[in-house]
Amino acid sequence: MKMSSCKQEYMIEVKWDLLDPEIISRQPTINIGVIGQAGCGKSTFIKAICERDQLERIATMNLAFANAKIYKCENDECPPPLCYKAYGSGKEDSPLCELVGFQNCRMKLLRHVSFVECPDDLNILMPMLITSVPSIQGVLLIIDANERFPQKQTSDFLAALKAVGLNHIIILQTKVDSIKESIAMDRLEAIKKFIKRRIVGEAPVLSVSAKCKYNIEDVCEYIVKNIPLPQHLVKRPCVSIFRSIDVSKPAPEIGETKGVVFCGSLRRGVLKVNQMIEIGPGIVDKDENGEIKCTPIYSKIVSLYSEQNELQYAVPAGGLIWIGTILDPTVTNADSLVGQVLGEVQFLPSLFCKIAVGVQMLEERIKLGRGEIVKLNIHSSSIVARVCQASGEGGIVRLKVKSPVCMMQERFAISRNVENQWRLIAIGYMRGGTTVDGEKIYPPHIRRLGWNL
Ligand SMILES: Nc1nc2c(ncn2[C@@H]2O[C@H](COP(=O)(O)OP(=O)(O)OP(=O)(O)O)[C@@H](O)[C@H]2O)c(=O)[nH]1
Repeated sequence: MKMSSCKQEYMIEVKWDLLDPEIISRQPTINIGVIGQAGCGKSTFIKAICERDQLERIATMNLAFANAKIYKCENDECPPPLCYKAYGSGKEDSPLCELVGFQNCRMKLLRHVSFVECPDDLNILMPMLITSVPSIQGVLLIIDANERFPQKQTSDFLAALKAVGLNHIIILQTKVDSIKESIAMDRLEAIKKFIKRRIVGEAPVLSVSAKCKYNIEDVCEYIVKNIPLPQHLVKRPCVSIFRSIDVSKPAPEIGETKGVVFCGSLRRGVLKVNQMIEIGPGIVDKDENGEIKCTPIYSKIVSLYSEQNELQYAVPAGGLIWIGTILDPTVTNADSLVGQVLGEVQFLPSLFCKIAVGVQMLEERIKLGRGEIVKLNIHSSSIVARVCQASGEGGIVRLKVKSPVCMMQERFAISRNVENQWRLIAIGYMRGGTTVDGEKIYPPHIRRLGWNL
């Protein structure tokens, strides 16, 4: 790790190299979303490239994860794309090349990737993309070769990716083993033409078969060359909790009780074993006056895992991280802390009860109305809020959240209830707010609005 110093409150002194062999040997440092309509072959492709029988599914988030290491033969004469190869996350760092004629050559680990299988329902996918970018650096858009092309969903997915600013896309025509070569070629040409019209710049279009492991090397080469590594600002650690699991035994004997294990995604910063942590909002309750009271939860990290790899520290953009703690399981019921934020003691983002947000409506003619109830998707949490003030200068809106939310300046999804279904209507950008302690953190342009903050 390289050290440098920074002054801002949320910055700390650690900068890391996302290609450092010591890091990518054990943990992914790049997240790639896998998108496509139901049954197009998303999970089969991820299983093939990650050498996994099953993906790690997070049912509450409609997401599934698996990690792969991508290598390249160190012999320059080994021909591309076959000089590239993907293995599971547990593979050694410099295995021998498998290509005939190069079997004495070592391969170099270039990337450790976390593949995230995304939901195919646009109503779930869009909020997820809005809150996950920039945690997702690129996308594999899967198109089933058996289906006639273009399909409406392909246009919808491309529009969604454009709306959230995800530009690094690789298109995969899958299942090419299951149709005649001439049909596959015709459809491939149709996909290429369509993509050229829809995407500014070139997005590679590749034919693959996950079942026959055909052309996976090509995908590896394009991932290495086309999807850039994330640019992380160096900040205090912040984890979105996806799951909290009590791993204590049914009848633990003294000394045998294990604490709660958290599973989540490290959005920024570095977490270390033995570090003291705080979880916010923690236990949310009402005091004797009926006012909301939040009691943060404190604990210590005793282990960190990325799939089966044990870590001494974890860096962001690394898929799912499992965080073992000494937290007494009786403090929380299973999964009751889902949606909360885990970080360094005293350095969690502020806890807001009212927030001022810049709003980008997805359709111009739609407006938010005063008093309206909306749903906010903020990372792994979903919170109901009421619009207290609408249509401020520059599209600023003020919202009162039903339960306190731990957040920094970030973007999130805003949905409206239409006929008993939450429909995404806007992207929100956090600009300031009032904390549960009554502190008003608003930039000057919001103070100037003259609202009763
Ligand atoms: N012949 C062939 N079949 C494939 C290939 N990839 C996937 N399939 C089959 O396509 C079907 C759907 O594959 P999945 O990987 O479950 O598709 P998915 O997109 O993850 O599906 P959902 O999770 O339901 O959205 C399964 O029966 C797979 O066996 C392939 O490369 N070749």
